[in-house]
Amino acid sequence: MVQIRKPVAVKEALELLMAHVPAPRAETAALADSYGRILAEPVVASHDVPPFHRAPYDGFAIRSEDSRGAGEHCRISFRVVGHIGAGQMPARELGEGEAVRIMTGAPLPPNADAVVMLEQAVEDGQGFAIRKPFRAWENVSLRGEDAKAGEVLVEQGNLIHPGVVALLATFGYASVRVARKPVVGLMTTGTELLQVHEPLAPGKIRDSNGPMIAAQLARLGIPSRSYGFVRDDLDQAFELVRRALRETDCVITTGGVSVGDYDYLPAIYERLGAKVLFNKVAMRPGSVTTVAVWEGKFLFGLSGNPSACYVGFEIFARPALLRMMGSRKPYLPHTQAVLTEDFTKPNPFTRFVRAVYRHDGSRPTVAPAGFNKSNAVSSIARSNALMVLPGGSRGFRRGAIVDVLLPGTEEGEAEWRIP
Ligand SMILES: Nc1nc2c(c(=O)[nH]1)N[C@H]1C(S)=C(S)[C@@H](COP(=O)(O)OP(=O)(O)OC[C@H]3O[C@@H](n4cnc5c(N)ncnc54)[C@H](O)[C@@H]3O)O[C@H]1N2
Ligand code: MOO
Repeated sequence: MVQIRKPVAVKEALELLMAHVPAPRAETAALADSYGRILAEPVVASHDVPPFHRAPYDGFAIRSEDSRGAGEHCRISFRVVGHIGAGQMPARELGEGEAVRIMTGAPLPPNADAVVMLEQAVEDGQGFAIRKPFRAWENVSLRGEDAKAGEVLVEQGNLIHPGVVALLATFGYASVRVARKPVVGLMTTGTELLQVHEPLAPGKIRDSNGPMIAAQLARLGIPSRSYGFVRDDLDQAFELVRRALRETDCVITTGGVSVGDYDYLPAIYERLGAKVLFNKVAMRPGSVTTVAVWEGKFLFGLSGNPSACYVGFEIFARPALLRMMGSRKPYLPHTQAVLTEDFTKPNPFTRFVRAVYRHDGSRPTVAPAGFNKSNAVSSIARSNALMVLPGGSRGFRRGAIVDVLLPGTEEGEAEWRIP
């Protein structure tokens, strides 16, 4: 008998899902392996940066007081009493009228407080002259101007991108605490499915969801383990899901969650004794997205329809997995843009339209990426964004401002605030 399912709002479904996310676990990664991971500890400045007053230019270090009164018609001369290259230490303090030749990155002598750039010096035999006075600390990189000892520079939960790697190296983090990556088991269901290398046959299609989800996971830096195909056989499907659950932290399936004769996932959840958080969401596509929990592990039952599968992953699996990794930004980057063509379909439920987002003109724009059914695969490939149209709205005219989510970028101004 067909089970009548009560749809939950996207916001409600997400809140329920996020409330079940297990606490993040940390591990140690070598600095060289840290790129792309999520920080499980803050990056704290263990010393000032720069650690000493230094020359930002090649030139001469002087005492600014000795330059007082210098002008175009009143040159002041300095005697050069030494040379400091980067990595070297000054030999002594400067006396009155003395200077040292100094290279970019080298520490200033203790009582020097200005640097005359080579271009600002008129050099002669033993020294040079200046034609203007120098203020205290002119042309000096001050100790601690970039970062102060003890300062928290990057909070935990942030992604380690190349700039963060540079900071970790600056402070001597040879290794860093990062979030442990969940291992995700992947399974596709359907007797109609062929593997990528198989020739097309009557009634069959190639599995595109399996490789697509693996790529969506890879985009988050999360490894996946493929458990291949579940044919439309309940016992075999049950055993495979159970094995995957034992061997991984989370299992994602596609297909078999609707109400058809071979949609076995609901029966599998029941046999496992898994708690189904929701199995119908008031959204298009992806209304059949199902999430269940078994012994603290998530089972994501994504739709078999490719566009619905893609959206179900980005809206639900992504934030749950990122939150498991302690991410501070689990939701998709969000922005707004001007719709460049009419979208007249009414939206009884929240609609996520695969779309093309551009910001090459004066204002960011967005347009549907083409064939917009939940079984479409071409529009996912063409899209770089998801346009969010709220449930209950009646169609949008060209020129309307709409919400846009940006999978696969760090570009959005903020995270999506679930309406
Ligand atoms: N009587 C009803 N029928 C359907 C309903 C409903 O409410 N009542 N919901 C529809 C909606 S909405 C969706 S979405 C689909 C969801 O179905 P399933 O998630 O159970 O997926 P399947 O039936 O297995 O497959 C749907 C479709 O997708 C193709 N598919 C499946 N797996 C893959 C794959 N790995 N790669 C590419 N394509 C795949 C499959 O061949 C089907 O065409 O149910 C509606 N029906
Ligand atoms: O879940 Mo279906 O994708 O709404 O089309």
